[in-house]
Formats: sequence, structure tokens, C-alpha cells
Amino acid sequence: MNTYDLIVLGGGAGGLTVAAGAASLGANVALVEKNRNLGGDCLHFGCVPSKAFITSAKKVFEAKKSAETYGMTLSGKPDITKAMARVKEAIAEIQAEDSHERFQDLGVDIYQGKGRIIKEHHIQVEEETDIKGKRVVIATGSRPVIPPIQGIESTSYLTNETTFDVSKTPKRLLVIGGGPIGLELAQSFARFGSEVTILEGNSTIFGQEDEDVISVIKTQLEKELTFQLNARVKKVREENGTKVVTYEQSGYEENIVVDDILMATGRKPNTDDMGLDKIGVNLDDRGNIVVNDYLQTSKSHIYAIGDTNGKFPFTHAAGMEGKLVVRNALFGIKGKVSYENVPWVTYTDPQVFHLGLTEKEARENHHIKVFKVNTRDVDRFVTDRDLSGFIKVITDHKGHILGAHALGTNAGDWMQEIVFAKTQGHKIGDISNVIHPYPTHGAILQQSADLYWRGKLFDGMLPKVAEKYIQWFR
Ligand SMILES: Cc1cc2nc3c(=O)[nH]c(=O)nc-3n(C[C@H](O)[C@H](O)[C@H](O)COP(=O)(O)OP(=O)(O)OC[C@H]3O[C@@H](n4cnc5c(N)ncnc54)[C@H](O)[C@@H]3O)c2cc1C
Ligand SMILES: NC(=O)c1ccc[n+]([C@@H]2O[C@H](COP(=O)([O-])OP(=O)(O)OC[C@H]3O[C@@H](n4cnc5c(N)ncnc54)[C@H](O)[C@@H]3O)[C@@H](O)[C@H]2O)c1
Repeated sequence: MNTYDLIVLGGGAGGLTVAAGAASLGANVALVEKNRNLGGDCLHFGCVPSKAFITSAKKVFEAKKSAETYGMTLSGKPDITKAMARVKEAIAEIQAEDSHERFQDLGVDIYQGKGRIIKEHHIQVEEETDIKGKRVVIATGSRPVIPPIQGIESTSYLTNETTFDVSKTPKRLLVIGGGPIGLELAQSFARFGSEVTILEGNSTIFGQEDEDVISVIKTQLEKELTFQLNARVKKVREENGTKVVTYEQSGYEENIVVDDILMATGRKPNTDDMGLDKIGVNLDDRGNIVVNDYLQTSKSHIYAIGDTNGKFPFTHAAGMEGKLVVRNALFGIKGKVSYENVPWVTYTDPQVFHLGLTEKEARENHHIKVFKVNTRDVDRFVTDRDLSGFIKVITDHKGHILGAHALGTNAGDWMQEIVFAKTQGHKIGDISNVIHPYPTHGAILQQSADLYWRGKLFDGMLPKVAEKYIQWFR
């Protein structure tokens, strides 16, 4: 039986980070991946295809908008198969980075097949091969949750695993779930010509965002999508090639007839059927693997990262956790995980940027200040006619950054400066001293920092002292 310093289960965002990092440091590493290709959900069914599709959809939308704005004539319908071909091209190109050869060259032994933990240090791959590891990292990701809806077993529907294979634009599309997956894809389908309705069980879409952000993005998206909130799906059935969906809203039953349904109702960790209960690795009631601050499970030689621990289900968080686990597992360092400075971006148009606490969360434990700047007050956004967005920086009373939120074209890029500032412990005022070329979008951050100084200069004792000093100096 082959024996390793480290066995990694799952070759996605988290697992590949661990395998590459540990092998580069000289560890003897095995990587077990059930699919033929490495890369995981992010590459094959998640971030990469969705962003490629979003870009195509945005181009189509802007072509139409530009034609209207500049008095040109545009004819024809966009062909979604061309967009999906571009999706496949993007996946293939990035796949080359995650090839078996690359990892084998690093010294990683790859086992293709489904892995199960059969004893504390023993992994079985497809009931055929047994391998032994001093430490084990579980990075098996997640899959879509399918809610228990009457009739769903006999009705076809899309998920993120099948959406990028569609060969025609659904005329009427129902998206169940108003979270990031649902909204990013809904807007893109709408831009390819689908009539899209979002059915959301809660009273709001984007439940995790700051309230101001939710209110503005909803108004923006309503130009392209129809929302049904507080709506609970009761049953579905197929009828003459269409799907009839019955949902309850405000005590009434409503029916909607559509051509396709996209399920975007959250994620479920891939932690079942892996033998975890048998060896005493604890799961919470949603199936997430319970980990401590060092990302160790209830068995200290087994670590769990990425979507399996349910803490921060994003690719960059899985990568960050993976790097930490390499240090902790190989060198016995007790590095603690922290998500305080981990941002996320939802790639709707406009994009939604999120870092740290929302205003409501911050108010619970801090005496806060809020600095808000609208894009219409920043020259670069004015030149671009991008006038409906804003940024909001939330600080404690001393100016330490607690949270930052933004809505605007490419917000994920121009807000990165504040992630750096927060990570390095800078206060908001420090951004005021950073020179931003004129006219750039990033200047919006400088303007928010200027608000901080303006408050300090004009609301405190300083103006009175300054006045006295100037009189004396004259
Ligand atoms: C539509 C969509 C869009 C997204 N967009 C973004 C985005 O823009 N930005 C972002 O940061 N995040 C995004 N995410 C989330 C991101 O994809 C995940 O957070 C990330 O992939 C998690 O990485 P992971 O390593 O935990 O799991 P994965 O990347 O899914 O990797 C898990 C791997 O484990 C394998 N596996 C499973 N079970 C076993 C087993 N028993 N044995 C062996 N192998 C196994 C799987 O085949 C898979 O390859 C998106 C997700 C979706 C669905
Ligand atoms: N840009 C990004 O970084 C990005 C993009 C997509 C996904 N992701 C990741 O994927 C994760 C999952 O995304 P998601 O949108 O599937 O999940 P989510 O949990 O964020 O949203 C699911 C939504 O579906 C609703 N819902 C659940 N069951 C329902 C039902 N039966 N009827 C009606 N509504 C129902 C929920 O109230 C919720 O609003 C995210 O948390 C995120 O980490 C990230």
C-alpha cells in the first residue's frame, strides 16, 4: 500500500492549492479526484463558465444599448450556442493550468476515482486501491440543493451543472432562488432574450448583502427581471413541453408556465457517503464538516477546507484555507483561519462588492461612522454614464474599516484597494493620501476617505483652533 505525508480528497480550488503547495515544499502527496479532469466546480460548473457567459451576455446587452444610444440599427437574435462555445473555450484554456501533467511534474500522485475514508489514515479509491496518509485534507466541494417540491422527480430542470450545455435560449425561464447563482445567471439569460422570473422564498434577494445595496441592485435588476418574493414553490409538472410551477405567495396559490426552470436554491457539501461518520468526523446539521480555527476536524490529523466546511463558500476562500492547511498540516504550525478580510463579488451588472460587516451587523457591536459616495458624484462614473451605483465604507469611531460595500460596473476591481487597506490595518483616512490618477473609478474610495477628513476638520475643534492660528500667524 502506498503511504503519503498528505492525501488530498478533491481536486478543485481548495484541494489543488494544498496538493501543489505541499508537493512544492517536498511533501509526498496523493490527490484523489473522482472526475477525469481536475479543477472542480469553479472551473467546470461555477465561476469560470458563469463569468464567461456573463461576459457574452453583457456584450450582447451593450451592443443593443449602444445601437439605441448612437442611432444605429441592429438586427438578428443572439445565438446562445455561440456563448456556450466561448464558455467551453475559457474552461479548456484554464484547464491546461490544472492538468494532470502539471501536478505530476510537481511530484503529486493522482488517483482518479471516488475516495472514501475507511480507517482513520486509510483512503480507498473506488473500492480498488487503498492508500495511507499521515494527514488527510477533505476538499470535496459541494453540489446544488434541490428542495423537496412535489413533482420535481418527474420534471426536468437546469442546475449550474447543466446550464452551460443549453442549446437554445429558453423563451420563459423560472429561476428558483435569488442568491448569487440565480441572479448572475438570470440576468445573462434575460440578455440573451429569455423572459426571466425569479422566485425567492425570502422577503429579499441577495439576503447576505447590506440593506442599501439590496434596495438599489433590486431596482436595477427589475429593469431586466421579474421578482416574486416570499414565494414558496409547492409543485411542478410538465405539460405539453412546458413546465407549470405552482407557488404560494401571501396565502394564495399562483401558477406560472415556463419553458425551463433553473434551480439556484443553495449548496450542499459533498460529505455524505465518504465514511466520515464511521471514523468520528463530526458534521453539523447541514452536513458541513465541523472544523476548529486551524481547520482541523474532530480527528486532528484530518482537515476540511472549501465548500465542505460551509464557512465561506468561495474559490478564493478555499485557496486561502488551502494555504493555511499546508502550513498547519506539514509543519505543525497552529495558524488560525480568519475571514475578516475576505471580500466577495457578485458579477451581476452592476457588480456587487462585499467586504466585512454590513451596516446592520456593524451597529450591533460598534459605534460606527458611514461614508457613502454616489457614483454620480465621481467624474469617471459621470463620463461613463454609470450613475446609479455607490460605495459605502463603515468604520468604527476611530476610522478603522469594519466593512465596505459597492455597487457599480467592475466594482470588484476598483474596490480591491480597500481590501488591502483593511488587511494591512490602515484606517479609512489613509486612503486620502493615496494619489489616484484622474479620472479613475478608484477615486471614489479617495472621495469616501476625504469625507472622513472633512468630518474631522469641520465638525470638531479643529476649525476653531485653525481660525485662531491663522489670525495669530497673520
Ligand atoms: C454557478 C457558480 C458560480 C460561482 N461563482 C463564483 C465566483 O465567481 N467566485 C467565487 O469565488 N466562487 C464562486 N463560486 C463558488 C466556488 O465555485 C466554490 O466555492 C469553489 O469551487 C469551492 O472549492 P472547493 O475546492 O471546496 O470545491 P470544488 O472546486 O467543487 O472541488 C471539489 C472537487 O472534489 C471532487 N470530489 C467530490 N467528492 C469526491 C470524492 N469522494 N472523492 C474524490 N473527489 C471528490 C469533485 O469532483 C471536485 O473536483 C461559484 C459556484 C457556482 C456553483
Ligand atoms: N460571484 C460569486 O462569488 C458567486 C457566484 C455564484 C455562487 N457563489 C457561491 O455559491 C454559493 C451558493 O449560491 P446560491 O445562489 O445557490 O445560494 P444562496 O444560498 O446564496 O441563495 C439561494 C437562495 O435561494 C432561496 N431559496 C432556497 N430554497 C428556496 C425555495 N425552495 N424556494 C424559493 N427560494 C429558495 C434562498 O432563500 C436564497 O436566497 C454562494 O453562497 C456563493 O458562495 C459565488
